[in-house]
Amino acid sequence: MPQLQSPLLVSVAVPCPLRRTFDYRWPSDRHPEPGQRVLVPFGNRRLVGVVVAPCASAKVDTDKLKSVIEVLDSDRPTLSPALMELGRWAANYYHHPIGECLQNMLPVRLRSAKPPQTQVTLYWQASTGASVDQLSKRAHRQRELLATLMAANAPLSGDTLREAGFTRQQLRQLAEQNLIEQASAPSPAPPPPQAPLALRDEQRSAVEAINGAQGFARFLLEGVTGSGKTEVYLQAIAAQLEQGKQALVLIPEIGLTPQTLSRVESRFPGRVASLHSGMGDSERYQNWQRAQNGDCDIVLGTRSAVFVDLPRLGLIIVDEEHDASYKQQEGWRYSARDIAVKRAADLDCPVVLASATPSLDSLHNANLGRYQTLQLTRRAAGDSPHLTLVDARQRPLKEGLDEVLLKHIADTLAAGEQVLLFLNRRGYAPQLQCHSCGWVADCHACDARMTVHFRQRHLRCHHCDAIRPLPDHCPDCHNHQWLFDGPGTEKLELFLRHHFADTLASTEVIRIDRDSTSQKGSMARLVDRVHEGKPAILVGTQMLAKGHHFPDVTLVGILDIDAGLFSPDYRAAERSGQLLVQVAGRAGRERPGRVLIQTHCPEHPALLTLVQQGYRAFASQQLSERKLLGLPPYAPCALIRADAARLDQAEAFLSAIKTALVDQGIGGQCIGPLPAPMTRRAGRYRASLILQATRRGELHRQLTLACTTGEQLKKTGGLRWSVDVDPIEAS
Ligand SMILES: Nc1ncnc2c1ncn2[C@@H]1O[C@H](COP(=O)(O)OP(=O)(O)OP(=O)(O)O)[C@@H](O)[C@H]1O
Ligand SMILES: [Zn+2]
Repeated sequence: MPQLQSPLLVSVAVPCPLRRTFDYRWPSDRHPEPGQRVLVPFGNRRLVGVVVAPCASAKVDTDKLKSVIEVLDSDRPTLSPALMELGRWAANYYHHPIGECLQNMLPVRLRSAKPPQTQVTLYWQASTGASVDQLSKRAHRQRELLATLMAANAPLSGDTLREAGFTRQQLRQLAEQNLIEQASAPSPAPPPPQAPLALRDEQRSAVEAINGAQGFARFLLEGVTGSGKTEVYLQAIAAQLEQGKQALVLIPEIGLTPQTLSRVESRFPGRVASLHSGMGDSERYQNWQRAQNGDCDIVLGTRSAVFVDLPRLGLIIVDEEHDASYKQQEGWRYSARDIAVKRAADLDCPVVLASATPSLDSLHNANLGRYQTLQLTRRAAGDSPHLTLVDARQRPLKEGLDEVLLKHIADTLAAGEQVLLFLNRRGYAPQLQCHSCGWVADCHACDARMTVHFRQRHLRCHHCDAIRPLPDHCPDCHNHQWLFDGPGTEKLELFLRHHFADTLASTEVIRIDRDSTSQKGSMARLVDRVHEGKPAILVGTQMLAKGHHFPDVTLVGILDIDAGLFSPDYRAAERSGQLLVQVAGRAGRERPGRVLIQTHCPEHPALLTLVQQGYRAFASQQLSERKLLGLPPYAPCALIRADAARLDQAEAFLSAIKTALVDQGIGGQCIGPLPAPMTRRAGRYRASLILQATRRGELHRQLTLACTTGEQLKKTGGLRWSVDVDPIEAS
């Protein structure tokens, strides 16, 4: 290593809200490398930043520059050159401060300066030739410990021994006498891999197309629910692994797809590292390291796994690519799906976006010829379920259920099969109202009603999570009679238990929503109960909609799709359509199934198209409407959000940005400031500015100016602001 001429300077991306890097003096005689983590002084704090580049000259007098306190990566940089490039691109694309972007790309363990304390579990075994007789007769516990280790047929962990009542000191004493020694963890031999399925024609063409790709290629794997998309990508992955490459599989929130995880693991035993939000930071970090060291062949993970370093990456899969969980909804609002495509382009490898209900964005890209569509038009086993609308207008409803639907439920249960009822509203009832004076329980911090949670006897705001006890009388008129308007999954569950109690003693009612699955492992337990296959009614929210394969569900009832069709947000129709098709797709996966959609708008054109002609026709209709109105994906769009203690403070900030754009004559449209659909949330007032352009370049110019202006503007009322490029929701 050549001796450096001091002072050498580096520019560092520091996690702070400014869209720039900061220069520091370099403290070491080893060359700085981009991607290295460093501890730097920043104001009166010390922060972990990432070296972006050595810099030739500083913007200020070198003597005034502070020095990097410590170089945290001693051997190789945490972020590889490829990831640094991706981070830089993404910071520009999303107009987000690069320091925060790079920090987001690191595993949580590496975001602080403390060296990650990986808990190494020690394993012990008896040394060869050791004998209990070598110990004094009075050392009872030591003799027992040695005997235990000699009797075990594999090394035992310190934890196991401590649970058996032995102490650290006893272990140390035996080790000092060379009677026992440390051993490596016994690794269970992975089970034999499950054999691949014989592919159907459409599946084979899809696998061949992916495997035949030379370099960067984008595929949209569009297959109806249950058509075997997973099998297609499993076999495409197998081909990559044979060539010594690695694969990255992105999936929506893991709690929703335990089956995908186990399917990938059983096909490639011992070769998969998973990364998801249900894991602790330390486990995540270990798997992240396995991937970076090339010790695993497949990474299966949720959104942030798109940033995992995989030195031999040869294929990226984004499963359920339409899923909203790929877009981060706070801080840096990136889309993991879109970053996955960019990453594949950088690496010159294929990327597969898979879905039964592709997003309008991806369909648009396919229409433009950017994506090659691979279609699976038929289910792998059996036929797709039949969809029927149930016109609920002016019909007697029992807790929101039409008699027709109740009759079908009863018949299905009597046939020994399972029913899935979809209601995308958890809790007992969406509002609590006084029967006497009409008082309604509102959230004190949001423009929203409190939801009734009966079992916990409380009211909860689903927007800020505020909780209040369920009042026993009305605070205004002291009346005791309540109206619980509208259904929620909890009310539906209680009603069904009551309604079917006499007729079918063996029927189970299983509720799957965020409340019933809040404990670790509870989702898996509920899903296991479904798989027992007894007659059952599954009641749930969108958690039930995705990725599940319940062989005994033959009837799906959809209770609450109308709201999405009439939402003021133009994206809501797309989401409702996807949700409906996904939920419907849970019916009849192994035997004939049907889907009943209860609605008060049976003549709604979008709903009719969806039911009569399917998702593709529905999506084409939505795309034509968007084109006519000049909305995304035909015109790129971004939102600038601001929130403050008062609405006028948020609006004034956004107006100032708008003025700057208008003054500079920057093209594109700027709409607003508009109060957010839910203006007050968690005590803060929110507004936004919509930027729209005909071309990306134009939008970028708008955003660049908007951001420079925003950073310089004075902020009152604790104003916070953020940029959302390609937003998926208006609020
Ligand atoms: N070639 C095949 N032969 C037999 N069975 C198959 C084949 N391909 C897939 N299957 C089976 O069909 C079922 C549905 O497959 P899979 O879950 O992969 O579909 P999918 O398209 O991913 O569904 P969804 O979009 O609903 O999640 C699974 O039980 C799978 O084992
Ligand atoms: Zn609230």
